[in-house]
Amino acid sequence: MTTPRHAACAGRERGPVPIDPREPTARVFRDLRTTAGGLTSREARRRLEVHGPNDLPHHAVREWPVAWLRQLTHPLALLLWIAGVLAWIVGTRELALAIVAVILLNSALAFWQEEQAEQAVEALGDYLPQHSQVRRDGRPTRVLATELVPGDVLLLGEGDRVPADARLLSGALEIDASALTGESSPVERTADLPDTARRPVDSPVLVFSGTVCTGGSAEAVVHATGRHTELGRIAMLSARVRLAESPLERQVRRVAWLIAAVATSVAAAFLPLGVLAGLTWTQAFVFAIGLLVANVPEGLLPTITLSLAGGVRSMARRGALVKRLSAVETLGSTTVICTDKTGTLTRNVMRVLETRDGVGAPASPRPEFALAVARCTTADERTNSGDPMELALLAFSHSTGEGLSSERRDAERARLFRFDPHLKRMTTVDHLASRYVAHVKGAPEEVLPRCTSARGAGGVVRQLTGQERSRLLDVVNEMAGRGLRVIAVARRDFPELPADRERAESDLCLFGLIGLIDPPRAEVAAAVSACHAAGIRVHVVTGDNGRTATAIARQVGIGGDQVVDGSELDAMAETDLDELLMSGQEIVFCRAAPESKLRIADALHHCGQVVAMTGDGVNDAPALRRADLGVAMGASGTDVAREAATVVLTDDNFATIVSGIEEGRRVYDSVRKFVLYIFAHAVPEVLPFLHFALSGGAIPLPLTVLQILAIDLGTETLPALALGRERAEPGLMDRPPRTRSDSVVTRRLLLRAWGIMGVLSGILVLIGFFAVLLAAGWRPGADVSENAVLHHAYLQATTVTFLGIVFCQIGTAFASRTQYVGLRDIGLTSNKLLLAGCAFELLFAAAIVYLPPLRGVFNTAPPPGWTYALMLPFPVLVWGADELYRRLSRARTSRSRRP
Ligand SMILES: Nc1ncnc2c1ncn2[C@@H]1O[C@H](COP(=O)(O)OP(=O)(O)OP(=O)(O)O)[C@@H](O)[C@H]1O
Repeated sequence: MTTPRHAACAGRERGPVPIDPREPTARVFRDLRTTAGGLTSREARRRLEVHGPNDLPHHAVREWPVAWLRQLTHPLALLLWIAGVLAWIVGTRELALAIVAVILLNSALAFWQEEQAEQAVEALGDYLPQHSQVRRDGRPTRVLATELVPGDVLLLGEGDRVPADARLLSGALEIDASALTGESSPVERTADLPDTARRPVDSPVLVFSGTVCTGGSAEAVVHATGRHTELGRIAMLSARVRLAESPLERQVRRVAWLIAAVATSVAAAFLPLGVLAGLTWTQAFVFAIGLLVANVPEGLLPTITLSLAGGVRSMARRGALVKRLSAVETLGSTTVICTDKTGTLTRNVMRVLETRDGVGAPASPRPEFALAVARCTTADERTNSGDPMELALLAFSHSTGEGLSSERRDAERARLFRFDPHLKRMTTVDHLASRYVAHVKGAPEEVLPRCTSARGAGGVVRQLTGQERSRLLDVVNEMAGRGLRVIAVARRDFPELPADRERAESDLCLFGLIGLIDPPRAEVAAAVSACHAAGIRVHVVTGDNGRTATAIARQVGIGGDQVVDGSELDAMAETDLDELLMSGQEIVFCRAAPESKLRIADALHHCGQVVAMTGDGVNDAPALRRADLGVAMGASGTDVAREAATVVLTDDNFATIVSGIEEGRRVYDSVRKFVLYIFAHAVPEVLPFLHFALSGGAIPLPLTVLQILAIDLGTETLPALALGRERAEPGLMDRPPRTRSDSVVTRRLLLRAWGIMGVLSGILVLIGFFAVLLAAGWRPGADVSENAVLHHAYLQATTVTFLGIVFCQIGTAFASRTQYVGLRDIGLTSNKLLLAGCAFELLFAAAIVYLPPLRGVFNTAPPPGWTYALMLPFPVLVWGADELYRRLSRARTSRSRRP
């Protein structure tokens, strides 16, 4: 008879052989045709062919018609639709059709840009493949998680993401199954518990893909991979990076809306005003449509998304994988970095530099000391896996000729008390001959108080006196002061297995001290000084000794003005911590428990700082989530930390965070640049309409609505995109970070866009327009309609307005390239994309003016040759006016800063 459990699995597609993983292990092995020793590589390769790779489809294919439709019904597009409908109603059908064409084109461009952004973020997964530890050919081997097959024996440990559905064979795990079940508290999974659960997800012997292991270690046999896993079955996406809207995008969206609202109300208000001034209703409507179209910043939002995505791409190339678009921007506004020491500031390549005996005298280690080091570890030198410090200790023990194979070590081990970051020590108990031997290693502050005796010269054991203890502490301080990580090693023998950790770690005999060196990474000092120049403070938060940490911090240029011990931090009141963090000092938080990071992140956040916090362990996850920017170590970090973080460093390097900050600042600046550029055209586009309206039609319309569209959505698009790719201005990292309240659209930006470049461009193009009309003998009120003598001159005049704006916008583009320095400092031709964009802009304008079919559509006529002589200086004038303004305001700022 089939039990309910069987029914739960029966009938579900599980690849070629449907199996019930909750059967006794012998049956599971038989069904999966495997053993506790795992598969052979050949068999695994063959099964990979049959079952396919162990992954889920990256993302549900985006329904492109839906995505495009979203662009077509985007609120700003809706405004253009209204303009189109109005144009149709008042009988200007060509204009209406042109507006529709523009909406279609614009939405296609926006759709393409979003696709690009999506792809940039999607591609990140490829940079950071997940690996898993399995038993293949009887040996522990690291394989790509995508290459796992049913029958593989997985070795799971703390911090691992469970890569496939598996049945536990031995050991016990604490599992965070929230991704699968939504339950936030971790659950226990143990190989030999009776399985009475109704649902497979509640079974104590099963673990599922997508969940993470927050503690313990176990072996498990894989029974389902890829789409056949529970995760695949419920079609959930595991760690899909999301394209959430960033604060920057939100901000710009608000501004775009504000402008659109202003444009609409101005258009509505001018409608009666135009009629009062003597326009016909049709003319007034055309005018209103013009105002609307000129002011709706159509291309702005998709261009920002694309620019952020560009940032994501280039950060990935520099080793920082950003999981959310918004992180690009947050990185740029970072004010404080809280960094780990080992591996981030240092190379994490440890080496034993010196050893002391149990009374602190320099001595080469005795055999039992070297063996104790080899036993008290979980690292595996065969696969070179495990904690780099332990690997260094293993190498050291081998170098003394007293090494021990990992197999023998594991076979003789009776008990393991894992390294605990709170206790800062670990202990193993081995069954040797007829006794049990506990070996303890850890931070001297933790191990020494548990020692009652010590081994001195010649291996003589003696009681530890108070004097000897304080001498030992002096030795530890002296070693730590040289930047060494100091580890104390001790032992105790028991006639039977000690009952608990407390007993195993009491009444110990100190073997000695080991000093390990882990030199700072070469590039960190420069990165730290870049941070200082950029107004960013760096605190170190480490579990290590204060002196060691301060020595390393100082070696790389971090102030280390104050050292705060973990217990001091715990005792500190909130307000004192806030005060300390805001004192402008750089602090070394030493002997810190993982929770301390959360507290520090919280306090900094409370003080209005933008915090980037690094972390690698399971316990770091809450702090990584809480910080504005959680930064996980890709190479050495646990899967849990990587999940929780927003940025993953592929090389674990502190310098990469600084590169990320630089890139974030560049992207933010670029966004400002094209916002400035796009805003600047509004004035020269609106001014001609105002002349027309306020003169009651005595001045003919200097620019047609179609010509506005040709500028906004034709000539201007490529230069705007090119500005989004502008390189960083010199001095980018010499500025203080921007504050949280800083807006992308500032008063200064509006002054430059509208007040300086906009007004000047408006005046210049109107000069051009009137010059052509007046030269042809036009006087206010003269007839310029289709059959009038002056009609051709009128067409030429509007063409000059159109071309004038194009010329002025080239000046604006070059002016927008810099905010803090002159154009000379970055070089006129350094943005090749912009040069190409401007060339396109001119060609497109020339096509509109000289190609007969386009001339008909856009109502243009080739202007007299002398008008080019008039317009040629426009770009230089516009750029020059802005450059002059910036130079003056720079001079004013530096004068006001001078004491
Ligand atoms: N595997 C281990 N076995 C025993 N003791 C250890 C082990 N790893 C670290 N320790 C001790 O615990 C202390 C804290 O280590 P931990 O790994 O928690 O620090 P951390 O915060 O990761 O340090 P860092 O900032 O340098 O990366 C170390 O200084 C060392 O004395």
